[in-house]
Amino acid sequence: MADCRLYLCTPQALDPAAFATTLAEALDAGDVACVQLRLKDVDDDTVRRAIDALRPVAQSREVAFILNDRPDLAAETGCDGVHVGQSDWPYAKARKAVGDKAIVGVTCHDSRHLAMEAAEAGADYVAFGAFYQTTTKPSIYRPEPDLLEWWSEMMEVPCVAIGGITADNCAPLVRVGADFICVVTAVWNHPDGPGAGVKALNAAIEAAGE
Ligand SMILES: Cc1ncc(COP(=O)(O)OP(=O)(O)O)c(N)n1
Ligand SMILES: Cc1nc(C(=O)O)sc1CCOP(=O)(O)O
Ligand SMILES: [Mg+2]
Repeated sequence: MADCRLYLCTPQALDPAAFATTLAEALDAGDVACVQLRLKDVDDDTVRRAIDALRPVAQSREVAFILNDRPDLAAETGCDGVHVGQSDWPYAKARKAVGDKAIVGVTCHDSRHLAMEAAEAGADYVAFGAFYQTTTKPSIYRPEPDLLEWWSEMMEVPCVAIGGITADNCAPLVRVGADFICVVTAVWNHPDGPGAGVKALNAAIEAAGE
C-alpha cells in the first residue's frame, strides 16, 4: 500500500440519516484515513445532529472523524479533531479547546511560511490547496506539486493535498509526497457511487506509489 491515504470531506449540506448510509458505503469500499464533517451556513444544532449520526459510522470503522471550523463543538461532541483555516480560530485557541490528544489540522493554501508556523506551533497536519480547479470551494491559491515535495523532504508533520483532486489527476501529488489526498466531488459525485469513488482513488494512489 502507498504511504499516501485518502481523506474525505463531506458535502457542505446533507441529510444526516441518509448520508450516514452513504458514508458507510464509502468507508466500506476501501481505505479511508479520516472523514471531515464540513457543513456551511448551518446552526449549531444542525452540526450536532450531523455529528451524532456520522461520527459513529466513522469511528466504529477506525476512521478518524474531524469537524471543520468548530473546535468548541468538536470537543463537546467527541470528534477526533478539528480542521481550522486561516480565517477560523487560530491554532493555539483551537488546540486549547480540543486538548493535546485531538487532531488539529490547519489550512496553509500555497504558503511555506503558514505551514512552517502551523507545524512549529504543533499542528498534526498542514493542508495545501487548491491544487486543481474546483467549484466546491473556489480558491485564489494554486500551489504546485513541488510544494509537497519540499515539505515532505523538510518536515515530519504530514501534509494534505486538497482541491479538485480526482483519481485521474492525483498521481503527481502522491509521487512527490502528499501524505493525504482530500476530496469531496471525486467521491460523493462519482457516477457509480461513493464506493466506486473510494475504490478508484485507492487504486490511483496505489498505482502512483509503485
Ligand atoms: C483538509 C482541508 N484542507 C483545507 C480546508 C479548507 O479550510 P478553510 O480554508 O477554513 O475553508 P472551509 O473549508 O472552512 O470553507 C479544509 N476544510 N480541509
Ligand atoms: C474544502 C476545500 N478547501 C480547499 C482549499 O484549497 O483549501 S479546496 C476545498 C474543496 C475540495 O473539494 P473538491 O474535492 O470537490 O475539489
Ligand atoms: Mg474553515
